[in-house]
Amino acid sequence: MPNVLEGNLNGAGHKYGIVVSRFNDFITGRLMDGAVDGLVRHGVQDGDIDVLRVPGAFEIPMGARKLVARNKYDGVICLGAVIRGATPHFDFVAGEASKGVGALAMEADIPVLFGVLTTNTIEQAVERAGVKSGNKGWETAVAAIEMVNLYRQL
Ligand SMILES: Nc1c(NC[C@H](O)[C@H](O)[C@H](O)CO)[nH]c(=O)[nH]c1=O
Ligand SMILES: CC(=O)[C@@H](O)COP(=O)(O)O
Repeated sequence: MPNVLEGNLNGAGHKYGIVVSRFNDFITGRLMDGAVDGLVRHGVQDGDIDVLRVPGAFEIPMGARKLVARNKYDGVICLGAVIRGATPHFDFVAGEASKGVGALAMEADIPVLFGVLTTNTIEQAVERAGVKSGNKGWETAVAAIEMVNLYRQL
């Protein structure tokens, strides 16, 4: 039998930092509500969750890096919504957000999770913020709990 290492979904005693961008707040606010709900439903205390607001998705990696540097959290959750417009701007903002969070995640000793929507339309974003296709904030929060518990075994 192989030794399988897998994190469970019990968040009791965990501390989380959430960085959430304000741009497209009507979406990111729902992602944040979903993330907090996902954490609390899995045993995380409200008071063990700190939220850092940044202007846009481009600033998410900067905020997340500062949260990691506080050495206070078991995991950091990044939430944002980049919605395609008429120009190539989308590619740069979404690209830097994912590259920045990815690079940080590889360096940090704690899990850093990516809950940034990158959608072609507002409708796609709405659907992923609690309407039709679940809530990506909630999903990212639950994935964070699993990863924290996995890291504890490694
Ligand atoms: N267009 C979107 C942005 N743009 C703003 C940038 O993220 C950034 O705040 C600005 O360029 C200053 O550095 N941000 C989003 O989160 N979502 C977008 O759709
Ligand atoms: C994702 C974006 O940056 C977007 O909101 C910008 O829209 P546009 O390309 O129409 O300026």
